[in-house]
Amino acid sequence: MSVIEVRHPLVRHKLGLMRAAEISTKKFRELTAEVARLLAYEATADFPLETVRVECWSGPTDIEQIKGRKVTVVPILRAGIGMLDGVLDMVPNAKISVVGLARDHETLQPVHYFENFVGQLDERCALIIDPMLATAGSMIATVDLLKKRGCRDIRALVLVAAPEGVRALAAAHPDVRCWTAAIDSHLNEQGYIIPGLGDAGDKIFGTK
Ligand SMILES: O=P(O)(O)OC[C@H]1O[C@H](OP(=O)(O)OP(=O)(O)O)[C@H](O)[C@@H]1O
Ligand SMILES: O=c1cc[nH]c(=O)[nH]1
Ligand SMILES: [Mg+2]
Repeated sequence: MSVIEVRHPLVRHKLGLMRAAEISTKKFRELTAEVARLLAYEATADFPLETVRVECWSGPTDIEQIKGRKVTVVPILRAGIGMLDGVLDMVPNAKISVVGLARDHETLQPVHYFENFVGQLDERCALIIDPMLATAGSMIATVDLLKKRGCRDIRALVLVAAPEGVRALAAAHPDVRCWTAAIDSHLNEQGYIIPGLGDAGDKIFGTK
């Protein structure tokens, strides 16, 4: 299964709060960061550990630490920025790469307008962040860009996914795992997820 719906009660509760029609920008931003933090926790659960010996207060002691893991967090502009602080709380040493994509409202195809990747992508785990996986066009385009630069360990974190997007991402990139707080019902004719969250970028940036 390449899309993993996180069933943790905290995730389900917080995502439920985000669905309120009259939610304030402040509350939506706070909950976006909180759910992002929990998704990052889940998505990093298989990071390998190594044992090292340190000088503890009581003498030499073996401790575990994450083994040589280079991470880049990849927010998809704009809305992905809303998840960035939450994910960085969990992986504070990660480098940040940025991809700018905006969906054309008529065709629903992603239009590429910016990219800035950190180096050594072939050695890094990439955590792509974007609140919404609708048709998955934006996510697939971002994975394409990362793979072209040699990145092999690519993971995605989204708040809400549509079944259409889940299928499209699995077909295009079966090796990419995606953690989501919810797989919703369907896309409407305008390509919005139902019930969804509405326009996540507008809600995070206050541009409704
Ligand atoms: O799965 P898809 O069909 O590609 O749709 C999802 C994309 O649409 C939204 O961004 P949008 O294009 O609205 O840009 P914004 O973040 O600047 O608002 C969302 O944040 C995703 O990036
Ligand atoms: O439901 C959706 C689909 C795409 N982008 C959003 O912000 N919301
Ligand atoms: Mg938007």
